[in-house]
Amino acid sequence: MAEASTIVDRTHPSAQAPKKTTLQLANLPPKQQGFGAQLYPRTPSRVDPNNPPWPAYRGYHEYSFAHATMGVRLPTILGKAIDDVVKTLNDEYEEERVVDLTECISRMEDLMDDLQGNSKLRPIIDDGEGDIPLWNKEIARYFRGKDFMNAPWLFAEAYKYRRMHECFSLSKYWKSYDVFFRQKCETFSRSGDAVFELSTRFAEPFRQADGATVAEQLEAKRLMFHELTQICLWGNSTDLSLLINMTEEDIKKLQSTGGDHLAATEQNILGNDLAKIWEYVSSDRFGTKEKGGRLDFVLDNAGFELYCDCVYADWLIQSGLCSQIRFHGKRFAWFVSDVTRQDFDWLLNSMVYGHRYLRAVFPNASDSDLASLKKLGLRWKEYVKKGQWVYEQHSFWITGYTYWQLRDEAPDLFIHLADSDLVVFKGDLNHRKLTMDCHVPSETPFPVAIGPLATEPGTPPIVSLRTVKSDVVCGIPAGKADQLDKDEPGWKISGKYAVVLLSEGRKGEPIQF
Ligand SMILES: O=P(O)(O)OC[C@@]1(O)O[C@H](CO)[C@@H](O)[C@@H]1O
Repeated sequence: MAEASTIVDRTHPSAQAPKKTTLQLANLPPKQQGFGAQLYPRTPSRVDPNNPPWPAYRGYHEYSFAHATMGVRLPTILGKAIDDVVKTLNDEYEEERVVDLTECISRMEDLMDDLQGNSKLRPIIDDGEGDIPLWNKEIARYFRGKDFMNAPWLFAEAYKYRRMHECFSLSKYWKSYDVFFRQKCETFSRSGDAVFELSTRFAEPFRQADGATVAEQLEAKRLMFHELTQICLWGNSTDLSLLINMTEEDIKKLQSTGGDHLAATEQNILGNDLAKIWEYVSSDRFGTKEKGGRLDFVLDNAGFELYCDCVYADWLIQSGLCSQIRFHGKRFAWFVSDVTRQDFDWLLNSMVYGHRYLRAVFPNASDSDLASLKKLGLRWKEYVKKGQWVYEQHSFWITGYTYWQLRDEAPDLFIHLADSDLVVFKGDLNHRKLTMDCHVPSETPFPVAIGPLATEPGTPPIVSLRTVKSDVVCGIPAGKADQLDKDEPGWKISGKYAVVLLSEGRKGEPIQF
């Protein structure tokens, strides 16, 4: 045991840190000015899910879409989901299954109470899914004691959808029930004009004009790339959760795929890197000399949007630009209309085998329209068979983490994506996850706003194809957001504006963990 006299006396004046230490140094370089432009308010190492680089949007921010979503949209969506399950229940006759489904409805009602009563976020009950540890670790570490309204909107909203899955995953017979499946099929069938407009143009494989020079061929490809990228972009406008108040006419207008309409809508792309993206995908850096590149889609909505993604993916293969497309979807029903494997299979199978169904839902379609859809579907299924199209569903996509945490929380996925030549993130929610859904100044360059996914060694080139449907906006010219705030106060949630943004990444550099 130490002698009493050797114990350090922390109160003695000699134990205090000196007030000021002055160094006499004469050889340091002179002080400079001008640091800090476009730096994060927080250094990346201090960013965490509850502390994005700029302040997060939270449900209690009354001025934001977060408030409207948490207070009105989510309860409405949950209410409709309950209606859907009741419909299924009415068709069921086996007692055990009926009782089991009734319990799912009770859990949904509890969730409704939690949501409307602004309860604290509890851990997700272990239902055997692979994402549980990720969820509960994140809740414990960053959101203990937080409730639906004061947690960052992005997390609280994702959490609500995970809780909705829990209502079913704890059951015996209804584990993979998708409350949105009916709605997703309906959006496809409500989009008849645009569906056949595309199928009749693309059913015949892509061919260059006879006798075209190399330069003409390249220009033809460039133009096609330009238009199809926009079709893929605007296919996202018809998001189901926003369709609640839309007439069929409105939807048709949004989905119009005619050339003139596209030229006009390009003016609504506020941050537009299309030319840069073409420059990259048509260069030697994309893929190898012998074969085209690998492109990954991080998917958003099923139904019409997925169909547009597939039309685009088809052309990317046909044109030789890509040799492989990997589609990343969700493992189970997630935000209202997000793609699951079931949706992906449903689309391809209905196109090929759903003749009777298609006839019923598209009563105005001609035989030739339906045949064009089948031809397209057959080709797409062939891609799947040959491995040119691959569908994947990593657990990370259905967690509450944003993509600022992708590398640390899902290193295997990061390594996998690093092999891609281009990762295309579709839609608003993916954009929110890329940017951590915070008050980033709107003129901030996209690569700055997505942080580590642009700056870490090995990050692949990334594109965000997003129609703007919520508050976060980056990568647009200075002053544009202020002007729109004045002229069109609802511009951030209308889906009328979009961004097509590129981060070049650091592909090929050794990944470090
Ligand atoms: O991701 P998407 O389909 O383009 O848009 C989805 C959306 O309507 O719902 C999300 C969640 O509320 C919001 O990010 C956005 O407003």
